[in-house]
Formats: sequence, structure tokens, C-alpha cells
Amino acid sequence: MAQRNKSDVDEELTEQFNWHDYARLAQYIKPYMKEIYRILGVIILANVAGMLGPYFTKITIDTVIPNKDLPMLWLIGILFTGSLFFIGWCMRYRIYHITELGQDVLKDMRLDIFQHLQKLSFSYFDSRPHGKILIRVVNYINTLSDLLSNGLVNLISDVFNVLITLIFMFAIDARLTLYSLALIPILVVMVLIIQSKQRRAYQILSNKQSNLNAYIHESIAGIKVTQSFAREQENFRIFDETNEDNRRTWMHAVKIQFLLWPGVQNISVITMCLIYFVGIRQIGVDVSTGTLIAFIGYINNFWNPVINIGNFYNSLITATAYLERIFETLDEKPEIVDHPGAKALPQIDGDVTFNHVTFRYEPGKDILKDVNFHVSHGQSVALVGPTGAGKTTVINLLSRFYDVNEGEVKIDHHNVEEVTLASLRRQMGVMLQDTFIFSGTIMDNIRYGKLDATDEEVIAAAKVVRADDFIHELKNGYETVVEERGSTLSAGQRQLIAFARVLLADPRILILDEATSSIDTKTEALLQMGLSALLKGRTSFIIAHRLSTIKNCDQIFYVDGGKIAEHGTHEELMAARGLYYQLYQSQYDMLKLAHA
Ligand SMILES: Nc1ncnc2c1ncn2[C@@H]1O[C@H](COP(=O)(O)OP(=O)(O)OP(=O)(O)O)[C@@H](O)[C@H]1O
Repeated sequence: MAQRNKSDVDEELTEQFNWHDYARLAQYIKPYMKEIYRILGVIILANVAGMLGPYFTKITIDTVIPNKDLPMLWLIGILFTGSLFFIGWCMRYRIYHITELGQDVLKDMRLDIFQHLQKLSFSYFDSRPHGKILIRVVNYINTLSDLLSNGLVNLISDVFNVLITLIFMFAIDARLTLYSLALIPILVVMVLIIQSKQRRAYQILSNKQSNLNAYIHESIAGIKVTQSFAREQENFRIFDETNEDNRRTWMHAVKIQFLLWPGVQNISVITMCLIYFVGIRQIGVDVSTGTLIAFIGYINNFWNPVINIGNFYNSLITATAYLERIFETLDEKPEIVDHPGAKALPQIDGDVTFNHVTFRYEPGKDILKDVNFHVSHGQSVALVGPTGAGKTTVINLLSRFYDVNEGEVKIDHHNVEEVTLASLRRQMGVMLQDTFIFSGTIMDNIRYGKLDATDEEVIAAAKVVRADDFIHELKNGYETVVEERGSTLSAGQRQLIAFARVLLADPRILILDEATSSIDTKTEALLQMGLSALLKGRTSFIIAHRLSTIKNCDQIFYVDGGKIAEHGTHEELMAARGLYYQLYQSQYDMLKLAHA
């Protein structure tokens, strides 16, 4: 199991830079190569057009003006204006299509990471704050936006720009060109020194941002508890600290990032001075005034893209810290997967067997120890016992949300680890302890159990679990829109909807974990009547703390100390006067006390 993490604990940092990450990023860009070539074509044309300006200036100063060649001056003027219009159009094309390209790549990445997250096992989500997962899908991918949209194509265009400018420069004056390049080695050394510091700074920043996100996410999810315990001040203090940590780390990262930019600027200015110095000394010897002016134009043309390349490199190093996190998530292996050669589970009857099952969530802490039982198809089984005894764990293993450490779980003689997950879970209806309502209509929420169910089927399921009455009282009935987690519904209403959802799926094995804990006893009595017809012929596992609700089950398992400590019918267990009897009596006494 992955190491557990909290909102105030930094995640581990990768030491070694992995060049393979760039190759993986390139894989996302590959499908868009045609578009990239098209954009590049336009950029090259624009660059060539841009080169004409200084050249026109040179001809004008050196030839056209001394010869007073007015028609030629007009022609150059018209060509120059035309080239500016053309460059304008190219810019528009480039900006629009580059942005589109970047967004397409990000969309593909986000799709991949979301799809992957859907497959990850419970243990992955158990082991880290959800805010830290969220930030990877949304914010970290967004940080790549600039790199992919402007950065990538600009880089290629800038490289072309530099090359084309160099060709023009060499053509005009090779010696001045070599002077222009004299300081490039200093730039390279500077980049090499800064890069590893910058990557580390951004790695640390990504951690702080992740912590901040996790704390915000947790605070919003727990806002009701916070307010009811009047803990706002304390939460504010923690948030303030995390926020400050984030600000400090950010400023440090930016400080390192901005070391490069002034360096490049200074080198470009020094180069310019050098050219003026050498050029002016040579004017009249072997450099014409026009050549020098044109050359100064080209130097600008040369350094602007070099500065851009420097900036791209900066964003690349920054993005690398985030890229590592994105690929780390994509590389996370789901623990529960179809084993090689897993077969689809055929239509089951619903016999369930646990053979010497031992299970632990964490090393060294067995939750179930050598558990054995058999349930025949169609039987209803209640799991009862103290809090934290392992009842939910039993059903987690049955649905293969976790794999057993020892022993085997069988359904109709099929080991659950040897069949495909989809075929197994499709035949099970699981209603977990914390019922989840998705944002959408009530109709959609129930239909979640069977996507192709008709409205009539949905309503029929709701009627069986006695949800229909309260749904009709809502403003828009089944079309009433509910918020995520069903915050506008009562806990009992949420359970009834989740109940209808499970029943609609028509599973062979029904698992109800505290399914009726929030439902009033009157509704529950009605619901039980509807359910008893539905439970017929299906194997059902029911976890309930209210023992009155499970008295009629075919078998009752009393789970305690990692084992099935007692089992039998209600009457048998009462007669045995053991743990179940004591639990039942204590509930009965409490009820009597409450009514006294
Ligand atoms: N994801 C998890 N990671 C680590 N430990 C866990 C996890 N889920 C449960 N546990 C531990 O396993 C034990 C059994 O938990 P389980 O949820 O099965 O109990 P339960 O009998 O269903 O309890 P309750 O009646 O309170 O719902 C508990 O001690 C719990 O702390």
C-alpha cells in the first residue's frame, strides 16, 4: 500500500531527472504533428518576411538614396508595407492555432489521468488527501498550458528565426557575425548552473501548492463540523501558515527563475556594444554604414528569439516539476486489476465462500484472521458486531475492493481473483456506508445503477424502497436537481435514493452496509416489506447496528476480534446466550430506558 500522506506533509521528491518524461510528453504531441508543420510553415514565411525589413533599409541607404532612384523607393515602400500586413496575418494564424494545439494536448492528458484515476484501487485514495489528487488533474496540467501552447511552437519558430537570421548575418558580414556569437558560451554555462536549482525549487513549490489544495479541499468538505465546533479561528491559523509557506516557496522559485533573464539581456546588450565598437572602427575600411545599420537590425532579430528560447527553457524546467507529478500519477499501478487470463464470471447463483481468509490494510495489523464461512445462494446474512470489528472489510473483500492476504474468497466456486472485475461487480449491488449522491437529478442518481433503465423502471425501484413518496413532494419530483453529496436532502432520503439505485441494478448478490441507519423506523418497516420480496432468490449481506432490522435473516455472523465469533439464526444465537445475546439485550435495555 502507498505510504500515507496528510495535508501538512510534503510528498517525496524525485531526485533524478528523468529525460523519459519529455519523450512521454512528446507522445501526446505526436498526433498533432500535421498541425504543427502547418503552423511552422506559416511561421517560417513570417520570419522570412520579417528579414526583409533590415535588408530593404540597407539597399535604401547604400544604393537607392545615393542614386535618387524614386521608383525603386516606391517599390520598396510598397513591398515593405505588404510584408508587414502579411506578418500580421501570420501572427494571428499562429496565436490562434498554437493555443488550440496546446489545449488539445492538455485535454488528452487530462482525459488519460482521469481515466486512470477511475481505475485506481481504494488503497490509493485511502492513502492521500483527495485535494492532492485534484491538483494534479487540474492545476498541474494547467501549468503545462503555456509550455505547450506558446512554448513549443514558439521554440521551433525561434530556432528557425535564429538560423535564418544567422544565414543573413553571415551573408552580410561573417566577421561581425562571429563577434555576435562570442558570448554564447557564457550563456550556456549560466543555464547549466541555474537549471538544477530551479527544478528543485519548483518541485518544492509543487509540494506546497499540493498541501494548500489538500487543506482547502478538506476544510470545505468538513465545513459543517468546523462551524459546529466553532473551530474557524484555528483553521484560519493553519491555513495562514500553509498559505505563507506557499508564498515563501513561490518567491524563492521565482527568484531563481529570474536569474536567467537578466543574464541573457545583459549578454545581448554587451554583444550589441561590441558590434558598434568593431563596426564603427571598420566603417569606411571594409564595413559600409548600411551594412552596420542592417547588422544592428539583425542582432535584434537574433537576440529576441535567443531570449525567447531562454524563457522557454525556464518554463520547461518549471513544468518539469509538475510533469513528474503527472506521470507519477499515470504510473501508479492499480492494485486491484484483472489477473492475466481472468475470465468473465458467468451468471452466478450467489453462493459465497470464505476459505481461511486473512486480511490487513497495513502490514502487521491483521483485521481478519483465518475467517471461514459459506453462504448458500438466496440466503440473507447479517454481519453484526462491535464498531471497527471488520464487518465492512468482509464485504470489501467480497466485492474485491481489496485482495486477501491469505486464503480465498469464492463465488459459486470461482475465486474472485480469477474473474474479471467488471463481470464480478456487475453482479453485485453494493450500498456502502457513506451513500454518495452525485450532482444531477434524482432520476439520474437512481439510474446510476443501470444506465439504460427507463423512467418507469426507475420509478418502480423507488416505489419498492418507499422513496417515491418523498420524491413526489420535492418541487420537481424525479427531475429535482440535487447538489453533489445530496446536501439538500436528509440523510434518510439519501439512503433511500441509494437503495433504489442498488435495486435497479438487479444484482444477484446484494450488499447493504448500514443501509437503513438513517431511516425512521416507520419508513423502515414499510421498506422491509418491499425489500423482502426483492431479496427473495438473491444472496444478501446486511450490516446493521440496529439488530431489530436483521432478526429475520437466515444467518447472523457476529464479527469480533478478526473472526466470526458466533453464527446462527437470531433464535439460535439468543438461546446460546453469548455475545450476540448480550448485544441484543443491551440494545433492548437502551430502548426500554428511552421509552421509560
Ligand atoms: N482503508 C483502511 N485503511 C486502514 N485501516 C482501515 C481501513 N478501513 C478500515 N480500517 C480498519 O479496519 C478495521 C475494521 O474496519 P471495518 O470498517 O471493517 O469495521 P466495521 O466492523 O465495519 O466497523 P463499523 O461498525 O464501525 O462500520 C478498523 O479497525 C479500521 O480502523
